[in-house]
Amino acid sequence: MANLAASNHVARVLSAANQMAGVDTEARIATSWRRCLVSHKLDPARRGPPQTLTEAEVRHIAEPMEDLIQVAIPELEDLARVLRDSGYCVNLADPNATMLVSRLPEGDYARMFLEWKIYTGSNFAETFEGTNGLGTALAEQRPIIVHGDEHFREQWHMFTCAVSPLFDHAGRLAGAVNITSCRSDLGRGAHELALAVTTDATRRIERSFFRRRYRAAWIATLPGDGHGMLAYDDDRRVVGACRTARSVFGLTDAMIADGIDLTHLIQLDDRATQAPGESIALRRADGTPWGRGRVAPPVRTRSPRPLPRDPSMGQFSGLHKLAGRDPVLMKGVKRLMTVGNLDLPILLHGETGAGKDVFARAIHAASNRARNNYVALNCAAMPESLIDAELFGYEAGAFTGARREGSKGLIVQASGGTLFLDEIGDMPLALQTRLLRVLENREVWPLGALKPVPVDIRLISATHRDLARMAEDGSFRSDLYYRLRGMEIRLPALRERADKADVIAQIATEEAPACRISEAAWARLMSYPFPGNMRQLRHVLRLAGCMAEDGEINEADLDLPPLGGRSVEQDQAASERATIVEALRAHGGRVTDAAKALKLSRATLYRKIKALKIGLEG
Ligand SMILES: Nc1ncnc2c1ncn2[C@@H]1O[C@H](COP(=O)(O)OP(=O)(O)OP(=O)(O)O)[C@@H](O)[C@H]1O
Repeated sequence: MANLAASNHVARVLSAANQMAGVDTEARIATSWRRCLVSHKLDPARRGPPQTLTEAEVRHIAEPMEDLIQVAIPELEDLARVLRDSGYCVNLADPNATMLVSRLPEGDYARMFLEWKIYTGSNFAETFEGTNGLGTALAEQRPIIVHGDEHFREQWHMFTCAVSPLFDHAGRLAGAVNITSCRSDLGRGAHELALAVTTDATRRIERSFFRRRYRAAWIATLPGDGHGMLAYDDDRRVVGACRTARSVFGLTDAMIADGIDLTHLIQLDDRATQAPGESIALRRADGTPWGRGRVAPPVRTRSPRPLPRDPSMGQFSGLHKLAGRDPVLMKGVKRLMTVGNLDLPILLHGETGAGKDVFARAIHAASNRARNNYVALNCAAMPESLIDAELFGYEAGAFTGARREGSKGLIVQASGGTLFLDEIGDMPLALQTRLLRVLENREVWPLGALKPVPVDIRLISATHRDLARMAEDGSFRSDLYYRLRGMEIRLPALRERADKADVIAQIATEEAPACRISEAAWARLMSYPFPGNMRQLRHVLRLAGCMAEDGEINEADLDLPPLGGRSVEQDQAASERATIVEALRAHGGRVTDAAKALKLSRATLYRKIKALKIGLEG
């Protein structure tokens, strides 16, 4: 094998792989090391970043997994919250170990993950990266911890990963939930605890996904830890079974496709149908008692009142659906309809989670560009250098680390279609200038290119910031601001929506289809201000649907953090203030470094420091 530096680690890997005595590496790690050497022909001393896909490539992989990702996101966010103080990043990956969703911890830890490319788009397949949490858990299809020097490649020794594979409604491997920490002071015990929490979250994702997939069927939850689920129709023919149920009953796809009779697997008395959701005694097919289970009915009722039909809706029906009965949104959609297919740039304004991305997609779908690409970039989620390369593209060999074949960039990919720039207020000033030039000249200069590439894009941008004020105080280019807002549409916060009840009923139908909502829980949902808007509502109802014991969501099932009597705006400002103070403290008061860590421009951070009355020492 070429290029084997004579490090201790390399010697250990070779010894373990050759099964030499005195090597204390756990057998399962040694097995994986052997696989890496013998089957994958990898070099443990090789250094270099993981393979990273472009945003368009990630989207291509993620699209067919959209339903699963939607179910997983609230759980990932919860997991990230629970593990935040331990500096873990949380990822959802596809079955080939490409990270599709990432939640980074705050401050310096986040920088480590960005630096080492442990984020969305990176691939950690064992066949390329060697033994590592994600790749090895997927290769072996079981939960695993890969701690420090158990990694095959020496360069990953500062990390520990705990990973739980994820299985879909038909028991197939659908991906994995990964958590990675770079804290050397955390022992194996702490990581084991974190793995248990991760595995629990993964099982909850699987259960919610199963319920969502079979929402039109009866669902029986088997005795035990609640992981076994069977879906069946009104004639008691099995239509679906999760991985656990398949293994308990030895069910195959063919048996399910043939509609095997439920009575061949379990016996249900009439009480199950008469009192759905209640804990009931289940019997095995031969009549012997088994334990307590549950049966949830199909979702057929309680659809929200239908929207009034408007014969002129046509291509705009998606937007009308989103607007519901809210007068502010209905007016916005009406204005959009009057401009029809004009390629007017649109600026969406709304709080986090209010549905800006969803709305932008609906505008694209209603436009005559709908057959072409919809390309989205979140400017707040990436460091400046990455936005630059992602957006404007680069020629082959334009900079160190660039892909050999160069990159077209998102603007060129969106040509003929729509480019959605989320959190445009966080776009660094230098990039604002480049974007303005693209909009004015309708051409883009990829980094290192000798000539420009003509482009034809419709731009939709979105922000939760006060761009007008930023344009006034110089933290956002005013000429760009006026170019972006061909039409400005405000998306009201959920608490401001006149049709809040309809929205809650609709999302409850989607997220907790098998549940009723008690009166007290309904009153609480109606009065809660939801600072995280639609995203938070979805999250709360999804969780409540899993927690509900008897098919009814009660107040206690609602995870609604108290807001301390302050207004939502005050609450958001307080949390933003705390984040900035912490970043400044972590960087010894250096604004440039803190701005970098917070992924804000320096000017934006100074503006916030002033607005939030944060004192700068020294
Ligand atoms: N009108 C709607 N009805 C139902 N669900 C919605 C609606 N709008 C948004 N959502 C849901 O809310 C979540 C957040 O939506 P989206 O990403 O569009 O918000 P956003 O305003 O772009 O958030 P951020 O600014 O934080 O990126 C998604 O899960 C989406 O499915």
